[in-house]
Amino acid sequence: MAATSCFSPSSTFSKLISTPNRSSNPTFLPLLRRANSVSSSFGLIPLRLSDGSQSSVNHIIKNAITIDSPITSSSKNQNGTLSSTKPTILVSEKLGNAGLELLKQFGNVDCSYDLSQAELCSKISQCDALIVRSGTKVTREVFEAAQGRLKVVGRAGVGIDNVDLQAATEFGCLVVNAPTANTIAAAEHGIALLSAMARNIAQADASVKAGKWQRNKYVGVSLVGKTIAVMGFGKVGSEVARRAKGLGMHVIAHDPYAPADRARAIGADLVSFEQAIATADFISLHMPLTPNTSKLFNDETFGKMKKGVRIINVARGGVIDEDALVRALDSGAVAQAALDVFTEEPPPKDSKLVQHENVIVTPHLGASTKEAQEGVAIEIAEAVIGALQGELSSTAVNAPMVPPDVLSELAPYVVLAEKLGRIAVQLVAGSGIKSVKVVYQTPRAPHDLDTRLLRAMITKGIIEPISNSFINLVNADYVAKEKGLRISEEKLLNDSPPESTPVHSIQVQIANVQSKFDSALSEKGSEISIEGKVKDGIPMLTCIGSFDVDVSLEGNIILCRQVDQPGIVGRVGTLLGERNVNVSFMSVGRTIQREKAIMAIGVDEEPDKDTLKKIGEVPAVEELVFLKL
Ligand SMILES: NC(=O)c1ccc[n+]([C@@H]2O[C@H](COP(=O)([O-])OP(=O)(O)OC[C@H]3O[C@@H](n4cnc5c(N)ncnc54)[C@H](O)[C@@H]3O)[C@@H](O)[C@H]2O)c1
Ligand SMILES: O=C(O)[C@H](O)COP(=O)(O)O
Repeated sequence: MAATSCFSPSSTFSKLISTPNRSSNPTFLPLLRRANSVSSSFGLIPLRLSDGSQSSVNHIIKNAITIDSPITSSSKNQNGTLSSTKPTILVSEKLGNAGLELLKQFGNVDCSYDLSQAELCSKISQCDALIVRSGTKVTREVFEAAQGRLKVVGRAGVGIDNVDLQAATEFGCLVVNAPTANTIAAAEHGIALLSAMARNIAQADASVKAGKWQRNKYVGVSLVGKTIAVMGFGKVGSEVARRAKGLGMHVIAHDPYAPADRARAIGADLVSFEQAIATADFISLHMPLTPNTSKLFNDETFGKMKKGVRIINVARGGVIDEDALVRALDSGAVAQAALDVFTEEPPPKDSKLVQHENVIVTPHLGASTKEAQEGVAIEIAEAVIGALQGELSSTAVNAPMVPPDVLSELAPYVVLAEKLGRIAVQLVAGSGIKSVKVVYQTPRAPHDLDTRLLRAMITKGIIEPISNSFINLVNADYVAKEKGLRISEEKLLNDSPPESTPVHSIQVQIANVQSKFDSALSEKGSEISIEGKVKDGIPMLTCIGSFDVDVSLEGNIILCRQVDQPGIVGRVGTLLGERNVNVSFMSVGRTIQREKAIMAIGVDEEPDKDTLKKIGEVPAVEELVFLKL
């Protein structure tokens, strides 16, 4: 659907309450999990459930958003014993043993290396998670082939340029990486290449092995006192800078986003791009491959460099225009290059760049130390397992980060938010929903209340009952936009003490629609308006239109508006009882005594249409609606 199109719930009752078939498509709530402090941030905050039991925040939030089945579920097999359905994790490139062991304890691990794209696409619909390194191209085609089952892609390393993040987001698939464990390995490889290039180690080694003794040919250049420009002063770049300082080099760095104090602490000068390339004797590349950095090093930029500059690349091949580099090497503008990464990997056998006598190469070995590979494997295994369990890794690259403390305090409101969304959409009759306004009453200053999670849950509640989309924190905003649904938020200051609760109430308003339950319209009559609160840890519906109610949001609810008079509760209860529909609670809210009242009836079973019709025919009942929560 185009972004400008209108979001149209079906007018039919049954369609409004139906949920898409997601049996092969269980979603998860990505929650934040700090590396190395796995669940320590969770599980400590007990919440009272409506049945009086207690649960952890983690449990509550996961249940609040899990759609059909948890990813690890139990079911009875033919002989009646319980069997566990473990998630399937496809590992498509070599991963360290420690990580594999962790994965095997949690799921079924399929290590299938060197898959063709077609093989990957055919396997992926059987997999809940995919773990890759830089060699697997996780394209849109892969997400399409997954048919909604793939919930997380784990990149066992830093660069995620081989994963189509846009497609992942559209399909609600979380992408996590392992950004820290190979930093030192990559930096050490950069320094190894720098030294090897400066002293012609690779060429001299080949020459000796070929039976030659060419001491005059392989005279090198010294590093001490030379200027090295570190392009991209992130994790690897700053470690390279630190090591280059140790070699007695003058270190300058260019990075539009790096804080100057980090550079200062290492003794590097942050300079402009032009200054860096114009003054450096060595240029070491450490930026990610993005549309902005693609072929950043080209004929023009090589032309601005100091003649005879030496280039090291352990970042991504695509940041260099490789044909331009060959020209620069041929002309002597660039004296030497040391490359670990290539635009195409492996590069073509006849690559002029690889074969160039002034170029030394390694086959993308930057991260390949035993230590780094074990570290990366553990880092990614933990992130993927966490994601499959409903947590969001702190290394998620396509989902907003919600800090653990924010998560803890918002946990009960997550349930409330989704249910309010579900109720609001079921109150709409016929025409399309274009805009939803959410009003949070909060004792906090607006910037102190992070509502992204709540907004995502309201969106989920609104969209899921009436479409095939499934929503999670990863794709909520994207799907809403795609469906032409505008969600605006307002935070109103409430005078309850700030420490008591982060959110006093949440109101969901849907404007410019007709309601199938007129009493849900606000006093002005222009919008459907419902409000909820969390009371003692339990999500409650507290207001419908202009009626105050106090309804626990569980099971299914029949809402009736009637003329307030004795006997109605009994009559409706009898009708339900006769049809074996169990009532879990009843609550009546009225405006003025003996005038209009709203009765909310919690029911365990879904009453059939005839039962609802009979309730509607009870004298004094003016309108009713059945809501599935
Ligand atoms: N060869 C290997 O095996 C290997 C191993 C690890 C990392 N890498 C690659 O090294 C690169 C850096 O990794 P990292 O872990 O340091 O990532 P990082 O995110 O910590 O650092 C990247 C830095 O590049 C900066 N940057 C972005 N655009 C820039 C631009 N136009 N000009 C200058 N700087 C820019 C960012 O601000 C950031 O500080 C990535 O491309 C990664 O994929 C390669
Ligand atoms: O981005 C990275 O982490 C490195 O390029 C390592 O890639 P690899 O996992 O394929 O060795």
